[in-house]
Amino acid sequence: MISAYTGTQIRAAEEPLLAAGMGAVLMQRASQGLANAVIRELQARGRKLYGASVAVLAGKGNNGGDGLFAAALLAARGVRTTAVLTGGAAHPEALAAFERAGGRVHILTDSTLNRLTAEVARADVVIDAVLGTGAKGGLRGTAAALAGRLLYSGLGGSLVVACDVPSGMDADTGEVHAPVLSADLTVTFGAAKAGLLADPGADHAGRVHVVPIGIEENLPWPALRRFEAGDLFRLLPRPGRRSHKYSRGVLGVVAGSADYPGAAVLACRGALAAGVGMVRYLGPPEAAQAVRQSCPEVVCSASSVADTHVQAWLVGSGMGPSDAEQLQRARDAVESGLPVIADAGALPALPAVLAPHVVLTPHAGELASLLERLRSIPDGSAADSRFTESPAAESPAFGQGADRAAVEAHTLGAVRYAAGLTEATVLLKGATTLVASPFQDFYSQADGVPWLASAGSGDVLAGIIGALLAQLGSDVGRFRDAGIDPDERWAAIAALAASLHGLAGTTASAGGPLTAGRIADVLPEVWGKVSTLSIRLAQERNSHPHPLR
Ligand SMILES: NC(=O)C1=CN([C@@H]2O[C@H](COP(=O)(O)OP(=O)(O)OC[C@H]3O[C@@H](n4cnc5c(N)ncnc54)[C@H](O)[C@@H]3O)[C@@H](O)[C@H]2O)[C@@H](O)CC1
Ligand SMILES: [K+]
Repeated sequence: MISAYTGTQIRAAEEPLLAAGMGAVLMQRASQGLANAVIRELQARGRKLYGASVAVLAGKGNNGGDGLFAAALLAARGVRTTAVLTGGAAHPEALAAFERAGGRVHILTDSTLNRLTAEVARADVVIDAVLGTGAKGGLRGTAAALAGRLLYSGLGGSLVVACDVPSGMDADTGEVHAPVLSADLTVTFGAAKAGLLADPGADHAGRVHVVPIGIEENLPWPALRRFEAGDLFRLLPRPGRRSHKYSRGVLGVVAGSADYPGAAVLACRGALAAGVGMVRYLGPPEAAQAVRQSCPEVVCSASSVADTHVQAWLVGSGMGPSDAEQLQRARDAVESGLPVIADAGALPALPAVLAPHVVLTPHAGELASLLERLRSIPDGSAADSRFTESPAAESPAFGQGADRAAVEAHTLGAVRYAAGLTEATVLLKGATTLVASPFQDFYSQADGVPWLASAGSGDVLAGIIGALLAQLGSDVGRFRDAGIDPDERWAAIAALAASLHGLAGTTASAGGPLTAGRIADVLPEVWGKVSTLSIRLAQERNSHPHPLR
């Protein structure tokens, strides 16, 4: 599991060490880690250090200090190093170390902008150390002009390494203030920053490498976590020797309509592929017919929710506002008190205030509509004061009404806000999938590929979530043993499903296009591989303990 923290949390964790006079030590650890990462990148490209060139863009704060100290270490190894001071001044000790090591220093001004842009664009590696966790807003003035020109010129193949965070990305929220140099690699200090694992920040972060600097013991509960293969192995269900189809979990599916029978089929296929013992489908004859044809394993009927015995419900995929009977079933499923995954057409039809065992799965547009709907409800009925006092609630992006663009620009805040208002678990689909529990836990999964953005992909995800809710919803001990608060297991289940969906999509794509049905086709194989891979990783980790986790 990867844990990520807001920049604010990281700074608070550094405080006691700074108070103890260890600021310089922390900076040495950070800059050594950054220099090592640059050396590894050059070596991986078959470059000798001697003669390679590195340009560091250094701001006047500690982030620039880290960049200059790292460049000094690189200069001492024979790398040609150039520093461009973007704020006119620089961390004094770091600048002195850099000059002592033989680095060349330039001050960025309007008159040096053209020349320095060309020089930076020629470097093998550009270290972006203008702004870090202490930044307010984005690059300004000539620093913004330099970044804008470098982006325009395409950087001529230079490798961009962000120091701690890409400058202009908010470490707390992942919001991005353009222009931001998109990094190939972000070397981040102490722990991953939440903004690096959420869009749009993740768009600019590239690979993220964490350098421990000794603050780990002071870190609070993470702002965000990400499951890895070992977590999937530990948390995914496995049937026991005496299991039978009912004990393995039965999922009720209320999805599809006469207009969209395919959504019902894909949701059922996703659920079947994710190990559920049985699927019971309720819906109109056109959709039931399509389900029967594609999935003979599914038991179809037109009965009511009350008369259908299941452990969890999936509602909403492929349903529209005119599907009155299906929407009533969706509301009945929520009323039943069983775990529910509510997708697409069900989202506008459910009560404003729900419960953590209801998992809402909007995409950005649907989340914007949901927030708009909740905002229009008279004060007090939808909003819990604990959440309306959160920074997200005060954010201008949501105060004046949310649209899709506002959600996409503030994903962490939007998901957290929606979970707070609805008291449900909210999963926002996207390149990075975010899941917020209405309490504290927050997950970010990015296991997929862009080809997953295809029609029906979300229906399969709904099926996978439903299958895991049916299998794991009552297994409180499994989550407690894994250090997950059982009351927040719904978010963990949704994140596990998002991870499986992403991994299956990556396999189904194999570098090329995919169709949604293929995600379900390859899922059992991916599930099997996760198990074997995890065993191997655990064995490797025991023989070579990993320094970063
Ligand atoms: N606090 C610590 O103990 C450690 C901090 N480290 C580094 O220090 C960074 C944080 O350093 P700082 O707090 O000095 O802050 P930053 O280096 O992020 O930048 C803030 C500096 O830039 C100015 N500034 C803020 N917003 C600006 C903007 N939009 N445009 C131009 N200038 C702006 C501020 O006045 C300040 O001088 C971290 O990201 C990390 O790289 C590491 O060295 C590890 C230890
Ligand atoms: K930076």
